[in-house]
Amino acid sequence: MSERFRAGFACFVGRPNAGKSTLTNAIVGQKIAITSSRPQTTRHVIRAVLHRPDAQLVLVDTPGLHRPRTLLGERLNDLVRETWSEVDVIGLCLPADEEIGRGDRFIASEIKGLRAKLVAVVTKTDLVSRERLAKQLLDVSRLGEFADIVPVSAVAGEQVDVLTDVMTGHLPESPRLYPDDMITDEPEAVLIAELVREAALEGVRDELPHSIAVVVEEMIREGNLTKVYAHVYVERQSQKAIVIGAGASRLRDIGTRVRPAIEDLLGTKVYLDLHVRVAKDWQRDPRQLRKLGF
Ligand SMILES: Nc1nc2c(ncn2[C@@H]2O[C@H](COP(=O)(O)OP(=O)(O)OP(=O)(O)O)[C@@H](O)[C@H]2O)c(=O)[nH]1
Repeated sequence: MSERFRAGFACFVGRPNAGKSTLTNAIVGQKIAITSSRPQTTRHVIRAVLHRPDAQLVLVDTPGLHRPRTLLGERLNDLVRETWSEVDVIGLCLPADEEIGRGDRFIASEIKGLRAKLVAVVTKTDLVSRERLAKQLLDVSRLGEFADIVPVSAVAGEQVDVLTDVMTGHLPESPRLYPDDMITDEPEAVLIAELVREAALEGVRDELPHSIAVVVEEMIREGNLTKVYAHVYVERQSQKAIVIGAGASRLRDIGTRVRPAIEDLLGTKVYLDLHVRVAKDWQRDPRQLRKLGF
């Protein structure tokens, strides 16, 4: 085995719900990317860094590629393609418990011919029998030219170490890219905005699938307390009423649910001030999009 240090970038791709965020978290052993049982919650590029004695693996989390219906959709797709062209390894995630479908074939053809090494990752292996898994591995091998195919269960913690060995093995020899103690280079404000957005979407996803954006306007540290002022943007007055709830009950619940996670992240007590505002058609307005960080 080579004694040389390796370092580089990798990302996971795959259709919505393929298990990309959960896998990222299992690899770095900490909740960084936002996971949910619903598609397309990951919007920002969030890097997580895995530090090993022999390698440094920088994971870049991308949103899913989808048919662009709005300006936001187009920007997201550009962002995804830009990321793909910059990484050393791409892990194509294919859930073990679902047939390979059109969406998978589309993504497999999109990542073909890039500079990156392609690794097929068969996720959620805890959900299927060994026979089913064997068949899935065979089907996956027919999907494209992969440097490796690795079955893994992020939830059961099976084969996660094998996957990281395989991925770091494909990185170029390089000195460390980031300091040893860094796990993510996202500003805390973006992570907090994602956490608030996730909490705000809870229970109303069907009504407001892509209509909520969150911006952290201000964070003030006062000793062991951080005051966080955030705006929750919706597109219409009617949506504002939904998010706030009767007698502001929903808004209070959002705060109660998300505060512990923010306290964990910052390591201080948190006072959270949430303000719901209407930004009409923010998904279609370039100025609003820029303001909201897209
Ligand atoms: N049983 C099982 N469930 C898993 C595993 N990995 C992920 N899941 C579940 O699958 C769902 C989707 O996982 P995510 O990690 O959010 O999927 P994603 O690909 O990041 O989804 P998007 O952000 O929508 O693209 C969640 O409910 C996870 O709990 C696994 O190894 N085993």
